Order: sequence, then C-alpha cells, then structure tokens
Amino acid sequence: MRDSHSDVEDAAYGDAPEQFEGEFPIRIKGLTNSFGDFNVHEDLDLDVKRGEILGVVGGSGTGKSVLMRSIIGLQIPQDGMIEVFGRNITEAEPDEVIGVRNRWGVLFQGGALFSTLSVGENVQVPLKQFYPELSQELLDEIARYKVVLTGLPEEAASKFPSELSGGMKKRAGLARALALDPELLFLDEPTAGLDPIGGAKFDELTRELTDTLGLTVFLITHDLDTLYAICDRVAVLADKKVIAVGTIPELLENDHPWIQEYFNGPRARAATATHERGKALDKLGSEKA
Ligand SMILES: Nc1ncnc2c1ncn2[C@@H]1O[C@H](COP(=O)(O)OP(=O)(O)OP(=O)(O)O)[C@@H](O)[C@H]1O
Repeated sequence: MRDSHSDVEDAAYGDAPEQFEGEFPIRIKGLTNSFGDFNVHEDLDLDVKRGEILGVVGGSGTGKSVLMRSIIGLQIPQDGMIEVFGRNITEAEPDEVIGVRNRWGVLFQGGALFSTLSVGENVQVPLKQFYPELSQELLDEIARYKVVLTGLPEEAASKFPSELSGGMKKRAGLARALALDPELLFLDEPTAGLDPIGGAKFDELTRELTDTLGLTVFLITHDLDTLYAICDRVAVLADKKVIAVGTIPELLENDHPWIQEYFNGPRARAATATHERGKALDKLGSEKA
C-alpha cells in the first residue's frame, strides 16, 4: 500500500497497487521519434532513478516535450523501447497500459485546466476516469485534500481557472496531476511565466512533495534557478540524443559546447550565486536557531 495515501483515499481506492521498488521507474533505450522525414530523436537512451527530480534541458525544439509525450504514450515512437515501472509500454496493448497510466501525473505547459470546470472538478476528472464508482462526496473530499496539499486555500476548489493568478493555476494543475496519488510526476516547464518569487515557491513545493510523497519527477525546464535549487540530476538533450546526464558539477566537466554555454553562461553564473547565497542564509538561520 502506498504510504502517501490519506485515510480518505485509502477508503476510496481500496487496495492500491504495490509501489515500484526497482531502481529505474523509467528506462529508455534506442528511442527514435520522427515527424515525416525529420527525426527529433535518434537512438536516444535515458534512465530515470527512483526518487529523483530529473531536470530535462536542451535548446528550443530539441524534443523535450516529444520525449515526455512518448513516455506517457501520446507519441508513438518509430523505434526503441520505453519501460515504465518495468513494463515495456511501446509494445503493450492499450488495455495493459491503463494500469501504468494511473500511476503517473502530468502538469502540461500552461496548466491545461478545463476552463469551464472549477478547480475541484478539474481534480476530479482523472478520479472519475479511473474510479467511476466513487461517490460525489468522496470525490469532493479528495479534491479538497489535493488542493490544500499544493498550498492553495480550500476555497480555491470552488473557483474557476479564470479567477486564479498564474501561480495558483500552476498549483491547481499540480493538484490535478496528483489526483491519482501517482508515483511518477511529469512537469513541463512548471515555472514558465511565474515571477522569480512565485517560481522559487513552486520549486520548494515540488521538492517538498517529492520527498514527502516519495515521487519520481521528470521535469522539463529552461529555468536555471529550478535546476540549481531542486534537481538531483540533469539530462541534456542535443544532437537528437541525451548527450549527458548527471549532477550540475558533473555536467560542468563536460566540454560539449551547448553544455558549456548553458551552464557557464552569465545566467548560470547568476543562478549559482543565488543558490550559494540561499545556502549561506539557510546555514546562518540554522546556526542561530
Ligand atoms: N505534432 C507534431 N508534428 C510535427 N512536428 C512536431 C510535432 N510535435 C513536435 N514537433 C517538432 O518536434 C521538434 C521537437 O519539439 P518539442 O516540442 O519536443 O521541443 P522542445 O524541446 O520541447 O522545445 P521548447 O523548449 O521550445 O518547448 C520540433 O521541431 C517540433 O516542431
């Protein structure tokens, strides 16, 4: 039984599947994705470790979103193997993948909330899809729980997306992504469009939820602050492949020109300085306490 369930959810879901215990919830080997004659990915390999936040970076159009879409089954690859929770989803029948699909949550770019539904109703969409037998009372209760979990006030559940700020919309999208109590979370540019303070708060929330709920996170971002603040490792997409994956200090050793430009450019230096300053302030705070 997953230990991140609330009592309400335990009552609702009954016997939840065992949590994945292997080392790599996502394994990709030899992946090729094409649109017509254009190959976005060629022979791409990537392993995502259980419990990590993996940042995924790369220039615009290098195929970060296409990669995420192929892992969640929205893009059929031309070649290669994608294993999720030890199951080869590229060869599985759609019915077989359902048991995997309810074990991940996705926050698409921009939140992708249904504008005609309240936040609570948005959260209930995946619940109704996978657990149609749940009573409305239970659905409401789970939705409220998820809304509060993402740091929104409980009243936000009855609000419509148009009544929320950008940061609140992201949190609402996250609440929906967490609706099924997933083990895997996909975040596509979660801090895009947020001011630096809102972005930093969202980063903190992501780290906190990852640790408390035991999530594994695949996080596409252009935000260097996010990489420095919360990512355990970073995968770099270029030349149609993952050209490197590792911690930021490990990547700094890599002399690929894009990596050097990205991690040693002026913006990266500013992000490092912010990160170091934050660590120093944290240390000062804990010494005073
Ligand atoms: N449905 C599609 N049909 C045709 N080409 C597509 C389709 N989806 C993506 N592409 C192409 O695949 C390439 C990779 O797109 P993708 O959205 O994955 O890039 P990205 O790395 O996420 O970019 P960005 O950082 O700008 O969001 C681009 O050249 C894009 O035009």
